[in-house]
Amino acid sequence: MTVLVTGGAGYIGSHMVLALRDAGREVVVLDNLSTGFRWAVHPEAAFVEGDCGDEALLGKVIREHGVDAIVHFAGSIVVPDSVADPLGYYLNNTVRSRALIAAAVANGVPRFLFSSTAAVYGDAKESPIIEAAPLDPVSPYGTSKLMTEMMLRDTARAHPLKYVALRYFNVAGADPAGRSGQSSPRATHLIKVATQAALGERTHLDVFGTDYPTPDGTCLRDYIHVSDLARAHVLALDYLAAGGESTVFNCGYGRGYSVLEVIEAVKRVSGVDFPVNHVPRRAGDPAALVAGAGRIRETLGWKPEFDHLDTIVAHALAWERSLAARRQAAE
Ligand SMILES: NC(=O)c1ccc[n+]([C@@H]2O[C@H](COP(=O)([O-])OP(=O)(O)OC[C@H]3O[C@@H](n4cnc5c(N)ncnc54)[C@H](O)[C@@H]3O)[C@@H](O)[C@H]2O)c1
Ligand SMILES: O=c1ccn([C@@H]2O[C@H](COP(=O)(O)OP(=O)(O)O[C@H]3O[C@H](CO)[C@H](O)[C@H](O)[C@H]3O)[C@@H](O)[C@H]2O)c(=O)[nH]1
Repeated sequence: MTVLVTGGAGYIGSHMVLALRDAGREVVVLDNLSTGFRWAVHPEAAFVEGDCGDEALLGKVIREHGVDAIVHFAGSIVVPDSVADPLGYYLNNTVRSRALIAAAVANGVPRFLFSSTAAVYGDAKESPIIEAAPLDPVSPYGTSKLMTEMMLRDTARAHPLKYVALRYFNVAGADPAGRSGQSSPRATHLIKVATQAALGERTHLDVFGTDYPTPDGTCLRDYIHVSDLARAHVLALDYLAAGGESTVFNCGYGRGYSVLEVIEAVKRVSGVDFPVNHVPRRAGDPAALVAGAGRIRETLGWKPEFDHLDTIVAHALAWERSLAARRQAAE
């Protein structure tokens, strides 16, 4: 039987395909390559270029490959873009997810994992944030993901489909063996941008806000290594296959690092003291997002392997170096 990975040419999806192949699973990737890369797809995975909203194509792929589980990463991910183009985000993240869920039901696929986000909590009043915390997204991105969670909840009540929604906190790092990493040139994530500054690909790094109610005045985030996250998904598939009930898991380590602590780590690991400017707050950044991470450990027996900021940074830096070498070779 085969796992269908939508968005498997993207950052997190490509690591999921590695984890599935490492576990000996058959995989078919469906990706429209809007932000992903064909070269990022594992050579042993089947690849279909197409849209996860194309129900006819999905039915064909599910039947031809004998798909018995869907892991749904495909989507649009930039929070400020979702504020500027809400309908585009509701189309790509919500409407197309509906088509994928419908194809799963129509073709009798019994298991479904969904990439959700800590953005569903909005400006959380508590820290750490547990799964039962109020859901009140402050961006169309967060709302588009929460609506998909709700569609899954209601569909699983009406049909023989079981699902797990995984709410990721801040995903970072790269495959320890150097097989994949975050490759998008438009990435805005702190660790990615800081490694680019360390390698001289950016002149400096801006710190967005130093007046937050946190110990050093900068935002706290829970950074989770992408390979630990991928392994959590493999365990979630096993959980559903063993008869586990539909549920939601926070994905984080339960510890927050400030922006300044992350920058120090990148400087320490790279040995480069790049320029850092303190600038005003960026719109929409909550002061602290730290996962209450007990449920996933207890239910899945998930034990992170890379719960160490310097390790996450070292892997991200190694991948950034390999991207630079790839670019040089292409010139
Ligand atoms: N990166 C993070 O920190 C983070 C945090 C929380 C949640 N997530 C979620 O994880 C998932 C993967 O994120 P990522 O960081 O790997 O992003 P990414 O942009 O690298 O990957 C998304 C992939 O989906 C593909 N895609 C987009 N729309 C598609 C469509 N309609 N049909 C088929 N393919 C399509 C893209 O080409 C790309 O390969 C997303 O759903 C995102 O919302 C990411
Ligand atoms: O150049 C930068 C980039 C980021 N930051 C700061 O670093 C922190 C982390 O920012 P990221 O952009 O790396 O990540 P976010 O916390 O904004 O968001 C990420 O995690 C969220 C959940 O926690 C959502 O899932 C979202 O999709 C995903 O991009 C924030 O305080 C941000 O202001 C800077 O100071 N300078």
